[in-house]
Parts: sequence; structure tokens; C-alpha cells
Amino acid sequence: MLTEQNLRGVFVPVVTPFDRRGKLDVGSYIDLVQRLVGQGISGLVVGGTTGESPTIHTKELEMLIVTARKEIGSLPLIVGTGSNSTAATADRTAWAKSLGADAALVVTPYYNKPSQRGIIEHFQQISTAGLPVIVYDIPHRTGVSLDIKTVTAIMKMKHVIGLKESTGNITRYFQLARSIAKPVLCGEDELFFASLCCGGKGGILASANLDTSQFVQVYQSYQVGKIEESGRVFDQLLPLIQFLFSEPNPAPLKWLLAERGHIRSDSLRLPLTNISSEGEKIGAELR
Ligand SMILES: O=C(O)C1=N[C@H](C(=O)O)C[C@H](O)C1
Repeated sequence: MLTEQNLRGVFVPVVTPFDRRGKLDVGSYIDLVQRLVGQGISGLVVGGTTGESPTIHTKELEMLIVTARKEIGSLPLIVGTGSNSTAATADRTAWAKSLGADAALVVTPYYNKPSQRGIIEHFQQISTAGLPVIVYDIPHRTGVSLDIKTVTAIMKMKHVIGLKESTGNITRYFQLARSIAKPVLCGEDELFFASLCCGGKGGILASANLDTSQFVQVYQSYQVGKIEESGRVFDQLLPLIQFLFSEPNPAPLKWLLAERGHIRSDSLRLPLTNISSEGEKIGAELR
């Protein structure tokens, strides 16, 4: 199980490769997972935004979880289980636990606009699943904002082990990382180095599907007090990060993974579409 003590470092939300007809490409997935293991990452996230969770069927997610569990050995496995139904999220979290997950990444309930009290009760109920929970706050995707008081209340819950902060607000990050006792992880790749300087404990970073060991180096250098080295390596990664988020994630990421030969196709499932030809031109320098 993941705990608040070992929720540290670089966690990679792995992409879900599809073939040209949109079917799961299991061979590419296994290759991807095997490539990530052994590069110093602290764990793998399956069924995140980057894994295109909205268009993955339950049977497919089951296969992705079971395969990852088998391939990564004892490395922590986090599964995205959040939805905008509390009961469904609790069920899915219990199911992920039964398949070998070490923790659940639970996004705040989107679309139906719950009150702050509703959000607190949502996270209380998920404790029934018996799996450690990482709260995922990403208001620009969910349409839901958490008050600082709400985050603080949720972070005191026993089964909650940390926060993935993706508001993009570095002042808020600084405030949270210093005031709550549990780890705050960066979910806004461009702010990774800044988040470490604010007291963050690591990141769940789509960009780390590529150049993984450099992302780990940013984290590790910072931990041993080599702040300048950490910042220098991060600066080298910035053009990659900016390219990967120049169009909806994970379209540029899948394109570059395919260009570098890590997956067979850059296919996505609608409504996500492939990177534009303009994007391909910009990305050509990063191949
Ligand atoms: O899948 C994830 O986890 C992430 N998704 C974010 C997004 O697509 O908005 C980005 C972050 O790197 C991790």
C-alpha cells in the first residue's frame, strides 16, 4: 500500500496505446510500462487523464491494471477511480483494490457542481473502499473549485494520503504545501521545479512518459540540495513540456512517443483527435 510517507518522487500516468482502428495495443502498453520501470520512478498511474480514462471501458481498464501490476512488481500502482457519483467512485475504488492497486487517484466530482459539504462527504464515503486515496484537484477540467478550508478538512481524513495539485496557482501551492501535513504532488508539469521549491513532494507528470530519468533527476537533485542542478535539468525539459501541452493532452505525447518508436500508433479515441500538422512541425525538433 502507498502511505503518506512514501508518496514522494515522480509518478508517471501512463498513456493507453491504441492501434489504428482504436483497439487497445497491449504489446505497446507492456513495452511502455517495462521502459518506465527501472528509471527511478516512484510509481505508475493507470487510468489517469493521460491514460484517456473517459473512453476506456471497464474490461479494458481491468486488463491495464492487471498487466501493469504484473509488469511493475512491487513498484506502487495508483489507479484513477474518480467520477461524479460517490457510490460509483467507492465501488470502482474497491474494485481497483481487488485488482492489486496500491492507491486510488480520485478527482473531485465534476459537472454536477456539488457544494463544499458535498465534496467533503464524497471523500469521506470513499474511505469505505479501504484503499489509500490521493485527492486530485484540477478545476479547469472539473468545473469545481475547492476552498482551502475544504482541502484542509479532506486532508485530515485518515484514508487520504495526499493531494495532486493542478490548479496552476503557485501561491495556493505554496500555502497548501506548507500548511497541510500530507504530501502535495504537482500535477501541472510546467510548475514541477517551482512546486519543489514551494515544499512539494513530487509530481504526477504526463510529460515523464518521455525523458523519464531527467524528470527523476530534477526531483532527486533537489532532494540532495543540488538546487541549481535540479533547475538546470528542468530548464532543459521545458521545451518538451510546453510542446506536450500545446494541444490537448495526450495528443502531442502520443505523437512523440510514436515518433520515438515507443508505441506503434498515435491513435486517440474521439472526441480526442490527433495532433495538428502545425503541432507536428513544432514537435519535429523533439523527435
Ligand atoms: O493523467 C494525469 O495524471 C495528468 N493529467 C494532466 C492533464 O492532462 O491535465 C496533466 C498531468 O501531467 C497529469
